[in-house]
Parts: sequence; C-alpha cells; structure tokens
Amino acid sequence: MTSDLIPDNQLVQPLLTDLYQITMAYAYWKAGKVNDHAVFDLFFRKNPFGGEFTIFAGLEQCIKFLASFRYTDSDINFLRNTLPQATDDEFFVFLKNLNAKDVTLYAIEEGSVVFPKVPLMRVEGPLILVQLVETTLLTLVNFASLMTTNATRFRMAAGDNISLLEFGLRRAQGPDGGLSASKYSYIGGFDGTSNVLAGKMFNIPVKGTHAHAFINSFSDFAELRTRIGNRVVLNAQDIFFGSQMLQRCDSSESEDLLLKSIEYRNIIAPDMNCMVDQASDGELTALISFAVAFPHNFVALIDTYDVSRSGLLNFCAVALALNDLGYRAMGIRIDSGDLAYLSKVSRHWFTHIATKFKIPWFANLTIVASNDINEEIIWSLNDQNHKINCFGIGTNLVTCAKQPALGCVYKLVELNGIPRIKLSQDVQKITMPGRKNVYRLYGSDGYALCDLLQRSNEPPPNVMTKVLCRHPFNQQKRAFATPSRVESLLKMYWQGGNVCMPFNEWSSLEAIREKVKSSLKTLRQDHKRYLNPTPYKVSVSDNLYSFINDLWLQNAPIGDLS
Ligand SMILES: Nc1ncnc2c1ncn2[C@@H]1O[C@H](COP(=O)(O)OP(=O)(O)OP(=O)(O)O)[C@@H](O)[C@H]1O
Ligand SMILES: O=P(O)(O)OC[C@H]1O[C@H](OP(=O)(O)OP(=O)(O)O)[C@H](O)[C@@H]1O
Ligand SMILES: O=C(O)c1cccnc1
Ligand SMILES: [Mg+2]
Repeated sequence: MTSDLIPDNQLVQPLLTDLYQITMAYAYWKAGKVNDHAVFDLFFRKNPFGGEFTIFAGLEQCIKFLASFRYTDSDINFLRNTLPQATDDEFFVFLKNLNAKDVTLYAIEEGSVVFPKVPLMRVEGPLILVQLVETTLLTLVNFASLMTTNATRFRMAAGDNISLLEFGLRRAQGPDGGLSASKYSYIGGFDGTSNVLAGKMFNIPVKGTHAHAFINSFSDFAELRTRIGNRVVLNAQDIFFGSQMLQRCDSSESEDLLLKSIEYRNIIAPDMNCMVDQASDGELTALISFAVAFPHNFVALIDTYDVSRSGLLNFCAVALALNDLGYRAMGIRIDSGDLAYLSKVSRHWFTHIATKFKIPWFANLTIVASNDINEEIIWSLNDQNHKINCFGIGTNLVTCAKQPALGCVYKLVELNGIPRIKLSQDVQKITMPGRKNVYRLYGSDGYALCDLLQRSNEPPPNVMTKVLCRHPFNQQKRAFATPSRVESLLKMYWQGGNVCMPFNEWSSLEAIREKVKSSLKTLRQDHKRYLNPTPYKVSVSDNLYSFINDLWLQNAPIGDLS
C-alpha cells in the first residue's frame, strides 16, 4: 500500500463521514455481506451557476484519501463508545483491519469538463468499504468541482488578458474552505492568491496590495520618521533624516521621496483638475512609506478619501518621484465607487502623464479593481469598456455565492454483478444502473459532440462509424453521431493499493490547470456562453437504453386505479 500519499488536510480521514456509513457497515457486516462486491457511481444531476458545464476536481485528494484509509486505535475506541453497547466486538476488529487495497477507482481526468449524469468516478470493491467512503469522496469532489467551475466562469467573463487574483480567505467558509478555494481558483484559471499558506503549500503565486488601514494610519508628513541609532526622529526639522529617504535604484545615493512627491504633486495637480489642498497629506505620507518599503513593487490603494481628488493625484506624484530615482511603479487598486468610470479616469491621467513626462510605460500602469465583484459585474464592466487590468475577487468567488453547493451524489449501480436501479417520481433522479463506460465523441471540427454512456460489456464506439445516441428516458429523443475521435473518459486510477496512472504527470496543480484550459477548448462556445447556454447532450447507447428501461419496468410497482 502506498504510504506517502497524504491528503492536504489532516481532517480528511475515515471518521470524516456521516454516522450512517458506519451503522450501515455494521448492519452489512451482521448480514454477512463482508464479501459482497459493489459498484458505485459518483455523479451530479445539474450544472451549477445556471451554466451548461462543470469542471471535475478533487480526484487527487480522493486518491490520497483512499491511500491513507485506516482507522486508528483512537478512532476504533471512539466508535466503540458511539455505537450501541451491544455492538459485536468482532466488528471493531474487522474495521481495524480495513484498508482500500481491494478498491478499484475509475475516474475522469481531474480538470476535465464534465456533464450531468456522467459518472465522474466509478468506485468498485467490497460493499462495506466502498459504502464507507461515500461521504468523504463527495465532500472532496463537490466543493473542489464547484469552486473550480466558478473560477473558470470568472476567467471566461474577464477574458484571457486580465489578471485574476483570489482575495477571499477572510470571507471563506472557514480555514479549509479558504485554502481549498485558493487552490481550486488557481486550478480554474486565477493567476494568484493573497492566501500565504496556499502559496506555501501549493506553490501558487502570492500577490497583494495593502488595506485602507495602512492609508488611514498616516495623517501627516511629520510621521515619516525613523530610528537613527537609538534616536526616534519625530520632529519636522528632522524630516530630512526620516523614512522618506530612498536610495536610487542605480547608485548608493539617497534622495528625499517626500520632497520630490510634493514637487510633482504641485506640478501635475492643475493638469489633473485637482487642488492640492483637497488631496490628503496623510494618504501621500502612507503612499511614500509604502513606496520606500517596496520601491520595485509600488501599488497604491487610492480610494480611501477620494479617487479623483486625492488618491490618483497622490499616486501619480509618488510614481513620478520614484521614476526620478530609477524605479517603475506598478499601479493602483480601486476598491469602491464606479469601477468602470474610475478605471477610465485613471487610465486617462496615466496616458496624459506618460506623454507629458515622456515615460511611455506610465500609460500601462496596472489598475486593480476589487469590491464585491461577481461574474455579472465583470460582464457589465466589459460592456462599459473598463480599463482594468486585474480583478481582486473574494466573497463571490470563494463562497460560490451564486450557488453554494454542487449536488454530486454516490449511488449503488451494481451488487455482485447484478445491476441496481434507484427509482424516483422525478425522472431526473432515476439512477443509471450497471457498470458503465463513458465515451466522449468529437466532431471533425475538434469540438465535443456528446458524451455516450454504454454498458461496460459493450465495445467502444468506432471512429467514423455511425452510432445511435439516445436520451436515457425519452424514447423519441435520439440522434446519430459519426465521431471523428472517440475518447474513453473513465480511466483506472487506483487498484490493488496502488495508484495506476503516473501520479506526478497528472496530479500537479499546473497539470490540472492546463487540463482545465485544454478541456474547455473542446467545448463549443454556445455551451459556455453566459446567457442561455445550449445544453450539451449526454446520451446512452441503444443497449443501455433498453437495459435501463427494462429494469425500470421490472422494478416499478404497477399501481391500482381505485
Ligand atoms: N461600473 C460598474 N458597473 C457595475 N457594477 C459596478 C460598477 N462599479 C462598481 N460596481 C459594483 O457595484 C457594487 C457597489 O457596491 P457598494 O455600493 O456597496 O460599494 P461602494 O459604495 O462603491 O463602496 P463602499 O461601500 O465599499 O465604499 C460592488 O459590487 C461593485 O463591484
Ligand atoms: O470584496 P471582495 O470580493 O470580498 O474582495 C475582498 C475585499 O476584502 C478587502 O476589504 P474588505 O472587504 O475586508 O473591507 P472593505 O470592503 O471595507 O474595504 C478588499 O478591499 C476587498 O474589498
Ligand atoms: O492584497 C490585497 O489587496 C487584498 C487582500 C485580501 C483582501 N483584499 C485585498
Ligand atoms: Mg469589501
């Protein structure tokens, strides 16, 4: 059994489950079902966020969970005290010896675009064990897939040329929600996170600016003080030794960033239709302090007082002063107000200054926008022709506020080789019985045509050969497809206690992130569009259609008319 496959989160362990898995395990055990062999499918029924696609994520963590599945002595003690006293002691011996060696896991590649009713995973093995892992597998897949899908939607709204930063930790559903959100946002196409632990654990670029508190914490120039030896420089007359001094980029000479910034502020204020006495000196002091600390990475939050009257002017003054010392400022962040309008105003003055002072790069300074941004707001900002280069997104991304859960379920489809069907008044909820394979059929243009579910004993569809694709429950809905390419989606990832697919090749964040991109490219634009996207077809073979419908008729009781 592979032992170095440890889940990201120590909480991912066999007791992270619902009690009913353990009570069922006991009842199965009592009923002599120890050697029963089951097949479960893990799938969802509806795409999230009003969309017509989902990204499958969480597989790598599921495999790590299986690899490390073992009850500890303290787990067993806890269960002994939790189950009724009359529970047979032998059961605990049985539990103590359980591991996932006899489980076989088939799955779709992590990062793939997936659709309702398609098994994302097929879990086969001893009934008791594959039942016991239900809840943990679901919790690992549901949020990961929802989060990744959400991130891809933000990416699609923003387009490829905008930087996306995840700023959500403070608003996330607790520490693990926050950490998972950072990880799966990156997988879904974000460029970085403000979450430092996520950076350390997953090697995601960590990025950020500063908070309003930093700006608010300064009120006038005299605060630009520092220690010289043991002496704290506090007085205005000592200002030239203060912390506004910055060494030039190209020499050891230091210059006074405050004086230079004040000079530039006086020069550019009339151009920018500003009055110097309306601009905040505290804000300028704060920006100088930040610039001295980070002269190569100077980003300024400019909306603390007034973007147009104060923040933008102060930023430009400091950026010009920095430029004199050989440094290029990076840009600004705007966190309130009309983000489209303010980005245009900012870009306008950046361009103006670039021309006036002959520093072309100034026109391309980064404009970061934040403040409760969601997908719709990004689409609307696009319509307004915003000039933003980077969105910092927290709450709506990490909490998946538009839809807080993906409804993945885990259903028994076969026991000891005999198919099982779960009936429901709601046709959507009827399970597709039996062990199945899934094929993605591609058209000659390279786009996916449909997914086809077949019984696992059927031969795969052939390239350039007409195949009948049927709606699983509606006899009238069917179509022929002649695929140019056929991809078998379910691959074996875990068997005999070992990972089967070369783990390092597919399981790195970068590999999964690339898979998300390449997989989404195979989906036609009309399936991905924001408004009223076209549903993607998930169909069944003729053979599976008859199989499902026969079993349905066999199992559905015939009612009485009375
Ligand atoms: N041009 C725009 N078009 C569409 N939505 C925008 C635009 N500019 C800002 N928004 C969004 O409108 C909402 C404004 O929210 P709200 O009124 O609470 O913020 P605010 O008053 O500007 O800032 P705060 O209350 O934080 O000072 C935010 O979700 C923001 O992302
Ligand atoms: O808006 P979100 O998408 O959640 O992004 C994260 C937010 O967190 C920060 O401030 P915070 O919201 O804590 O305070 P503020 O809104 O009062 O600035 C930041 O300024 C963003 O506004
Ligand atoms: O770095 C930032 O600007 C940041 C980080 C977290 C939340 N809001 C903003
Ligand atoms: Mg906010």
